[in-house]
Amino acid sequence: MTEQNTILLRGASLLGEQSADVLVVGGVVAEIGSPSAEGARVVDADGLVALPGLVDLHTHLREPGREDAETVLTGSRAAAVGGFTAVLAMANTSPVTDTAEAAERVHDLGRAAGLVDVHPVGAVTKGLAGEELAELGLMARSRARVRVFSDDGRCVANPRVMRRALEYVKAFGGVVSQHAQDPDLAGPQSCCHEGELSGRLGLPGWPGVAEEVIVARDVMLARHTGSRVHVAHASTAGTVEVLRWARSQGIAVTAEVTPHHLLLTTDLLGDYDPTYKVNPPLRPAEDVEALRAALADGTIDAVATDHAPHARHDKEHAFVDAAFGMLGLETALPVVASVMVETGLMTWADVARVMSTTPAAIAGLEGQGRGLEVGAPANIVLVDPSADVTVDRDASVSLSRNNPWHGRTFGASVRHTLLRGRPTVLDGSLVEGR
Ligand SMILES: NC(=O)N[C@@H](CC(=O)O)C(=O)O
Repeated sequence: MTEQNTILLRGASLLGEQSADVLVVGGVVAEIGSPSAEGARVVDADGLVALPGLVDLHTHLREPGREDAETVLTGSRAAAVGGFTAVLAMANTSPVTDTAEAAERVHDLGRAAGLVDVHPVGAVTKGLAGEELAELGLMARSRARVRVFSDDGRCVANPRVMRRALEYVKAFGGVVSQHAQDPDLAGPQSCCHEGELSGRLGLPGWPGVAEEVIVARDVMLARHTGSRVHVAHASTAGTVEVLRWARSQGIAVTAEVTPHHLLLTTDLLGDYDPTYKVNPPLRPAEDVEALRAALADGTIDAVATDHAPHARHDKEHAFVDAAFGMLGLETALPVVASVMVETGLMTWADVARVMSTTPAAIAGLEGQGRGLEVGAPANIVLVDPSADVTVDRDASVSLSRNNPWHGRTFGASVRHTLLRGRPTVLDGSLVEGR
């Protein structure tokens, strides 16, 4: 054994429970317990919680097309710093990821960056136009092995197109991730939650029901087709009710919630700060409560960041004109720890489920989500559960600065990230180069 390919994580608390040493040899978890450290590089993990590397079902990496906002490399850096070992890169790039070649390009850029597994999401429809199905089968069979399809940023509004997409992806175990938002109920000018505050601020709002009617329609289409639908960024209590019913019927629906919808509320819009402009919009406290409860009881399966970097010249505008979206990769774990763990709603084992194991299963990623099992690829994150860290948007490794958490203090932080046994982050800092 050489120090190069042998690492001993000493004294980590596995899933926040018993402490043990984890020996990683050649990128694989070789032994858990009290293995010999001989010849190994030792990482002191005393007081740290070990989780399987995080998996993000919903990331915008902006390459190709908007490399001024993020690239596959800079987004991969943000992911690694956030404790992720795999991300799914949304298709709303320019050009759109709607062909096998486009998917392979993103996949290859991810490989070249080498900090996190980058899995391209394929568009459901050509050019995200909502009309003609994209090359779903070719993307699935490509080197990129696409399994998740989404027109995210836009809803697949036409029920006939959605039905066909669900039927198509069933053949290869794929899933359609739907940006649930009825385009007629949520008009083109809508830019925040429709309610008393939007009226007072004079901002065109969109109602929660615009999301809920699509979720309701799609669970019926999933039942009809026997295929799998995934609800991207669930944001309302009504969506949770529909999901609960669908589960009780055994329908194959899964759902994600973002860290920002678990903590931030529509009240933040009082100053018209476009940092808080996001799609779906921040909702009232009642929705936030319902989303937390649904994540805790398993009605919502996963946390996904919807990391949506934007260049200053797209974001720093009057509220109605600014781009939708906020950063999320670097701060997801601290936010979830503060909202769900520090409140007693969830354990660290639950965090591993909703941020790693279940998202890996939804996306069909075999080597992810089980980094603490002997014989599995050592995709592992080590978290300091009693940190005291204040977010500074200028310290971000992302290219963008639209960070809604700037100035907030969190009690947990990512210390080390291992991708197949190779440290990508040590003591909170990136380790680049293989
Ligand atoms: N979530 C966001 O607010 N923005 C997303 C796409 C979208 O509009 O959903 C983006 O690509 O910027």
